[in-house]
Amino acid sequence: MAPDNRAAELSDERAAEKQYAEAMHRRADRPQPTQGARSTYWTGTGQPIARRAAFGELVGRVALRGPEHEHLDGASDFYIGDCHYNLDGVEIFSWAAPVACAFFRGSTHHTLCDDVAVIRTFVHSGGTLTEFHDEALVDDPPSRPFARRALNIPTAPIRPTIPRLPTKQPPAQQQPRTTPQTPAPTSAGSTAVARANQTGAPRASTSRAKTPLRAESVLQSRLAAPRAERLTSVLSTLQPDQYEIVTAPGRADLVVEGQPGTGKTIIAAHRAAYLVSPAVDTSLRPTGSVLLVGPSREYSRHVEGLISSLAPGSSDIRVVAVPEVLGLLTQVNERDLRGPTSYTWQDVDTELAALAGRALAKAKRTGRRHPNMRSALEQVYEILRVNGSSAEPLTNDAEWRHYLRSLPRFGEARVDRSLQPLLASIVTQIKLPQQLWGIGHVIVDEAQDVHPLEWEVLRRLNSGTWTIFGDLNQRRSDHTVASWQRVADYLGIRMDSKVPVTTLQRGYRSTRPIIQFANRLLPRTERELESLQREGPDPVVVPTKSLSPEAMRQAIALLDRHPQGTVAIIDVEPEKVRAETLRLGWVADRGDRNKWRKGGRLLTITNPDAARGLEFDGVVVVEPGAFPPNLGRQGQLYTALTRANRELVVVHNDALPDELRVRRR
Ligand SMILES: Nc1ncnc2c1ncn2[C@@H]1O[C@H](COP(=O)(O)OP(=O)(O)OP(=O)(O)O)[C@@H](O)[C@H]1O
Repeated sequence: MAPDNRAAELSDERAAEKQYAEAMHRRADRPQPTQGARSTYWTGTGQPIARRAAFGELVGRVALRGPEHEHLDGASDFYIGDCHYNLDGVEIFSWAAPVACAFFRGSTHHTLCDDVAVIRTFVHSGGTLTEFHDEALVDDPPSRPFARRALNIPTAPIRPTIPRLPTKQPPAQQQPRTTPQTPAPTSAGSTAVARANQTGAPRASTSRAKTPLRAESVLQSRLAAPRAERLTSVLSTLQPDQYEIVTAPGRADLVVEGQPGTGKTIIAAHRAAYLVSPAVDTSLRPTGSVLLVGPSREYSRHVEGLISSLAPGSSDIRVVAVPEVLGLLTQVNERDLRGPTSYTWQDVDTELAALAGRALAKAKRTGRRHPNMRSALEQVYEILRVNGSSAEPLTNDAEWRHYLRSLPRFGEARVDRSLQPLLASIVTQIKLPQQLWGIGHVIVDEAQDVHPLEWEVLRRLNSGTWTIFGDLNQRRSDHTVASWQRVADYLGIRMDSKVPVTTLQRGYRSTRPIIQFANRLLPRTERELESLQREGPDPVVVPTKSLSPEAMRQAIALLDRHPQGTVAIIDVEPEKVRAETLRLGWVADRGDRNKWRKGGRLLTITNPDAARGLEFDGVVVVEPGAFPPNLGRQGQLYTALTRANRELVVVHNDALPDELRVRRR
């Protein structure tokens, strides 16, 4: 396309977006009786809160081979945006509407998919539409696939050189025609995501064969760009395989695994927003609210902005960390808890829930009335602690009798971190707090770190279906579950023979050299991961006698090299580095000792636990030999090394783990 025409088209697209955004703002200011919150579960007040309209950002545009009458009233193109709007006769469809599969591709099918000639992907920077990228799906795309809207300046007809996108997989069976506002049926091609069908029956287990990438050049430049502090929407570059998982029916269960940086969190967040979108047919939405469960408050902060940009103002979606769920139930503040998450496997074993059930039955027989939940919880816990009574013990198993005898009194137990799953499990059996009523779908991210008894607690909260995301190689405790089959068993996920597990195979985050370095910690058979960022500096290993000063020196050098990006130091004992940081004049954020600032720069100093699910352009990992292994594997260290997007530095004084002992500088 001639540069003049391109500039004119870009300004036309910007004008369209401005008009759309203004319309969305006007819509937000109007009372919208039909768009009110569907539930009042999490408004806290019991009153519905008004749903705010979307921000009005355009994701992309689709040009058909010619005019289309059934859905587009004779137009030959349409936009994909936050939500539906008709812009001077050109349709903008929500990214969550069935027709959006014509833009995102994959194997789902809408009747308009057959007529797509060109797909346009928009690039935004700092909230402004800065670029677009066209891809043709046909060999002879129209000379001007997209009609000019605002300005009608005639341009000389020229043959555009639009890169050709590989055609998407044809559906295995042709699906019936659908309208843009009704859900598109999914197809079961050989590369389809393993998902349960719409009646809830799962398909066989499968690994995802690699589907072609779309908007690859936009994707690549986005991945190489500095990381923001929090996750942002990737709708414009969402890939066909990701789109399929995002849009899988909400009344079916899904398990998705993938190595670090394969987009699990991104898919989880987009899926949560999809499942509450009004553009999705109610028969495909869960019958209740959606809970997105992550591992930590840091994770919640990492994804919350993304959720509110994709599902603005929705009261049907909530992001919580597992410890927050437990705290909601036990009414204990996380800050007041002491000790590790578990001392023995019994602390987090589901048998405790069964024993608690028996203790509760016994408590009910006493007929005692309780003024509040805390008093009821104390009674059940104390019955459990003394194993019922000698005449009627809760268990005769020697191991469990011994365990119950070792439990502390209720006052101490309340603030013991390892006993929170047990106390929370008791509460779920007595009565769920109102804030946790009506959940119809739970999405669990970093699921490899959820303990069996925590699964049991989550199971009692959820009256509907599940989407589970995780990476068993990143397990950090011997007491978590070692297979997805076990997780499915705990949750009662229906299956024919095996759990349907979808495996993601593309690495979006770390460069190939970083992934190759970290993957040395894995068994050879599990090292297969295609890094989309193929080039990047090799990880640097620095032996040193003064760990904290060296870690800071390396972190400052990384900040120099990534002035727009993010840098973190990950240390099993971060207090020592924090002391050094303080000595160098850095200041911690109020209430968050992970964030340190000096001269307008931000440095994250954190332990491996709080780093889960996060990412940074540069990462310094301190003393890898000090990271505790679990069951002979290096889950915590593996997670820490793979937080790096562009550069990884390892500083150490003690011996390195054997697998990492090479390439010193
Ligand atoms: N389609 C996409 N377009 C642009 N960026 C993407 C896309 N998919 C994933 N990413 C980016 O890749 C990075 C890694 O994704 P994400 O955090 O979801 O991976 P993950 O599998 O959850 O990793 P981990 O298990 O290590 O926490 C993020 O910065 C995310 O924005």
